[in-house]
Amino acid sequence: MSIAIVWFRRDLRLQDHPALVAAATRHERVLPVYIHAPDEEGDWAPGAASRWWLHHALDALQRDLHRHHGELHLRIGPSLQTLQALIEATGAEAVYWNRLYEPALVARDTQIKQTLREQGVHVASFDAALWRNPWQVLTKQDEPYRVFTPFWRNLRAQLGDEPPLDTPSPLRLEKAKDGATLDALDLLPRRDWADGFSEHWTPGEAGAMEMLERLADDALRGYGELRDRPALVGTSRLSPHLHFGEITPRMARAKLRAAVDASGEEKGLEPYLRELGWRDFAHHVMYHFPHSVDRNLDERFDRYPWRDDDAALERWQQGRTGVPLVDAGMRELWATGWMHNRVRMIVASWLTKNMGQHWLHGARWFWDTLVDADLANNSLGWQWVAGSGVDAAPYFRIFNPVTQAQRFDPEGEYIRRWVPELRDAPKKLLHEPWAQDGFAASRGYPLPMLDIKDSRQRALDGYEAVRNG
Ligand SMILES: Cc1cc2nc3c(=O)[nH]c(=O)nc-3n(C[C@H](O)[C@H](O)[C@H](O)COP(=O)(O)OP(=O)(O)OC[C@H]3O[C@@H](n4cnc5c(N)ncnc54)[C@H](O)[C@@H]3O)c2cc1C
Repeated sequence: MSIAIVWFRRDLRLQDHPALVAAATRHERVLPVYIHAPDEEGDWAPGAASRWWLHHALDALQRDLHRHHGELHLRIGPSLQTLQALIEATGAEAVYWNRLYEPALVARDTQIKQTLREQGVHVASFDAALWRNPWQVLTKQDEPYRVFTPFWRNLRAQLGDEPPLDTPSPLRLEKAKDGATLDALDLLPRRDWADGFSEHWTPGEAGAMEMLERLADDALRGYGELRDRPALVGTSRLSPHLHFGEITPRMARAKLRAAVDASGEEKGLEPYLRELGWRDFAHHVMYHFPHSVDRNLDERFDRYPWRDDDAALERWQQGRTGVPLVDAGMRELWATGWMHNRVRMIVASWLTKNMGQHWLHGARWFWDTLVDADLANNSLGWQWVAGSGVDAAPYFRIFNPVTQAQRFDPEGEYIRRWVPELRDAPKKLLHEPWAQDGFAASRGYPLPMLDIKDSRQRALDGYEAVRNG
């Protein structure tokens, strides 16, 4: 009997899963395997919020496979030796997986592929996480892109209407002995910090499809206009589902296309696809410039006079900077494992520019606390805001958290939600509680840790060091 192993990684779904389709089509039985080997992710092993998500996503996939009379065989690493042991134990003749693009994982997978092939095992890897592999979108000179707009133009022109793949049917699943339990992976945090996450999220493919339905039915129409308003559910909130591969860009596009065709309202679709394009772009940058995950892409920033100050960093992490929009964002992150994109830019700008701290301090905190922590998107986001990355915001464009709040949270709903000390503050003080002597203190809210204007000027002075060498 011919058996193929499907090595699940961050593709925790059954639909649009090319490795699963190949295994089910070419072999009599499929053994679904997940190997827990966080050390193989180098310096970027999943953080605490990601591990919370992973636990529940594996549980959901397990339940989905039970419906097909099988199970997800869990093992604790290392990956190569685990696959070899499973091949030996089951007589599997092939191993299939979908590609990942993080530098440490590309190196690992290349080595595993080569070793298994040398041992006579059939190995194949497939594309599903992105719209296109990073090497399939290049300039006319066959170079990687450094600027989003031409990258997107090229990628957009390549996108056809490829339908997602169906779950193979029938799916004949093989079982193996000596698997680990989900609890043995020890993914859940010991303290109760993440307990509230399940009010906001349902990890797994069904949860992803629910979010997508919501977007298709309702949110997409307003996406172009409302996506910058943090108080509203104006974006898809699909980022953790996309990160863990519970849904693919192809699945999202097909569903949204159908909804748009049915309603006759195109609005929202193109802006949404363009955001997904940023995700492909981030992976493109990480793949072609792998050092960008922990070093300034623009090396001139190695000269920037970053300031280390642990106490200040802690105030930022805890949402006690005294700047309402920054604190609201940091508290949303702590409570839900997610933060709105506009607010991510503002808190990142406050940390790197006003506070003058290295973007990696922020990237590390996000890495541990975001349920959608994604090495490509996170590194690109932080370097973009810091000004040290590809296609970065010009350095002198420093977000002013007060004017941003007035523009994007004009009624202060977002601030009132996440900063209870200011819940009943009059509107004119909500964005600047320091404007009236004694007001902030009377509410138990701190004064701003920095003067906005002075700290902006210091950031600009630091930039002179970058420019002049
Ligand atoms: C400092 C900083 C750090 C960030 N860290 C992460 C991270 O670790 N993981 C992450 O997924 N996103 C990150 N982002 C990008 C963005 O904030 C989130 O993808 C977005 O807020 C997720 O919400 P959504 O799914 O509702 O987005 P939507 O607006 O609905 O967008 C749809 C999808 O497009 C992708 N996307 C949107 N914006 C971007 C972007 N700027 N870069 C790359 N992909 C994007 C995401 O996969 C998202 O789910 C970061 C941005 C900044 C400024």
